[in-house]
Amino acid sequence: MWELITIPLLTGAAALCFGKTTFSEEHRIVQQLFEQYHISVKDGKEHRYPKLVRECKSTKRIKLIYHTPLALEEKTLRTLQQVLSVTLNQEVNVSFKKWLIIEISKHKMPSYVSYQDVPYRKGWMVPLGKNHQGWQFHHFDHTPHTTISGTTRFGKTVMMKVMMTYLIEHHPWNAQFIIIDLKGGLEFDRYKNLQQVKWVASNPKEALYVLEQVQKDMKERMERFKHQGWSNIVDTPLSQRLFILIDEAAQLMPEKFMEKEEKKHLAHCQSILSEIARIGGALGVRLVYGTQYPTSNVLNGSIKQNADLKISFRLGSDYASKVAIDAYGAETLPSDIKGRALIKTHEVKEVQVPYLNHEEIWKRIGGYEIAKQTVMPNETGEDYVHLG
Ligand SMILES: Nc1ncnc2c1ncn2[C@@H]1O[C@H](COP(=O)(O)OP(=O)(O)OP(=O)(O)O)[C@@H](O)[C@H]1O
Repeated sequence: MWELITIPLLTGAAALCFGKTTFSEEHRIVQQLFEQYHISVKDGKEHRYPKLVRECKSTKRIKLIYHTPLALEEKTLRTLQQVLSVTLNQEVNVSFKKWLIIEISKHKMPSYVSYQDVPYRKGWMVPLGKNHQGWQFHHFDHTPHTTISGTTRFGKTVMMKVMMTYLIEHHPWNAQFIIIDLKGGLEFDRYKNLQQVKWVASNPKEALYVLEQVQKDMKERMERFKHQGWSNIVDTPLSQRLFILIDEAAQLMPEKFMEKEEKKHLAHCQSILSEIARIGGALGVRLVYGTQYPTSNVLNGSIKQNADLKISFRLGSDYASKVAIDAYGAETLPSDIKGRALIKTHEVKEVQVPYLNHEEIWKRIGGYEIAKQTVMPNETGEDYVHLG
């Protein structure tokens, strides 16, 4: 039995109805699932199931539209989507907007896509992945901040490297990066030699130092914006953007067992990150905030509210999925396919993220490696290279 939310007014239903007498095999399977999963309302002794009012078929997909006496809860929709995808072995999308809409794509979701096949896009775009609708891109000037969640080994770091490689390939003189790699600094160590990379912080102390520099520079930039009468970098002649990639944001969370000083340190990092999330976007700073542990602490209010793109690879529970992307579904992503993700903006889409290995990355961007002196921050921060 589904849970009740609202009773939609089904005015105009007649206008959508077709006098169909023969139904597709897909509709027959959907009906069986309604019965099997008790997607019905009891009316006396009778069970009332969603009723098919329209069926549209094309060479690419089948769209089934049902009239339901009551709205369906998101969890019910996700279950239906998952079971139908497995039963039909096709890509299925289930949504509810006054009508229950089931779209079945005739194309299968790719289980692997290569970075080499990613098409070119102009502007501050990065590829997120491919599905039956084609390549899905993200525009960092439209939506400056993003979160990436996912259980270990499903593709968060690869996705960050895909973003970085694409940005460097397409904006070699204007993309700048600060990498906060708190997984021992191993993943991004070589990146510190790239001319576009200002800093690779590999521990919380370095992270705080570099975030303080960003905060200082944001203040200066704010004054300049006020002076020029600018409100957003996208409307200015400034062509550089600063990307702050954080690989394992949970490492920046203060914990009970920590020393007082360490807790203070991390709380300061958190407050700067919140400030960047709130005001950095307009000033040209873009946050990519990755974590294995999407809890309400790690994805705190201002990070989540200001990250209008939320990405999630497979997660362990529906609760974690809800925290990560404000929707269920990441818990039902296939456990045997790496790089499969849900991307959430105003709607949720499933994609296969392009894969890019180490050799390919350095073949593409290795030419930007320069000999840099590794300097440890001093007290005054004078060794820091300022933002453009
Ligand atoms: N898009 C992809 N397509 C195919 N395989 C992938 C993809 N992304 C990741 N993989 C495979 O999964 C492995 C783990 O990926 P990655 O290092 O990105 O995981 P992670 O989520 O960052 O893990 P952790 O949180 O433990 O660091 C990669 O080494 C690669 O073999």
